[in-house]
Amino acid sequence: MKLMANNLGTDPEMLASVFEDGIQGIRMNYYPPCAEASKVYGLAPHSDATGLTLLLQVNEVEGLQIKRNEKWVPVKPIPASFIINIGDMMEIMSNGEYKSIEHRAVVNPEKERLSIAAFHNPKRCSQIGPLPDLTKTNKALYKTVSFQEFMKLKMSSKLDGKFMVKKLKL
Ligand SMILES: O=C(O)CCC(=O)C(=O)O
Ligand SMILES: [Fe+2]
Repeated sequence: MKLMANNLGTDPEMLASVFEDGIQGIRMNYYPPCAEASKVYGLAPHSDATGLTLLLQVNEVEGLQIKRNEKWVPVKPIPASFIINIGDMMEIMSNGEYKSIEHRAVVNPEKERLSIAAFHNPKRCSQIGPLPDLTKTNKALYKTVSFQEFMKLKMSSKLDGKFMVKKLKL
């Protein structure tokens, strides 16, 4: 977080404090093999609502794909390595300097697949909006909402691309 704040030219302690004692979540995904793999999704296209997500492709079966230049690109599992994904809250707080990554999971016709995602969110009392430092010279590109409001909106929507970023764009 501090490195990211430095890159943004904002106060590292300030950004770190937003995530200190933040809300963390874990999702374990199990994708059984599927003979009709090309016809189904393991997980529909979405960006995570988080600040950052640490993702582990546990049994090293390929399945994660990220969207780059409107194309789906597979991310090969690297043994014992985390993938770090930027989430919507980080995109909004950085006023669009960091972009959340749209991703999906596909299934394999023969092999089961396991992944674990650890979601790192700001603390409950946070406001989710462009950091004040970043809107002194540039205009805010996103609305500011409370963490509660953000999560309520997220939970009431389906996994649908970069829905939250689009919803809060000014
Ligand atoms: O299974 C994967 O590689 C992706 C999991 C994921 O995107 C999620 O749990 O949010
Ligand atoms: Fe995800």
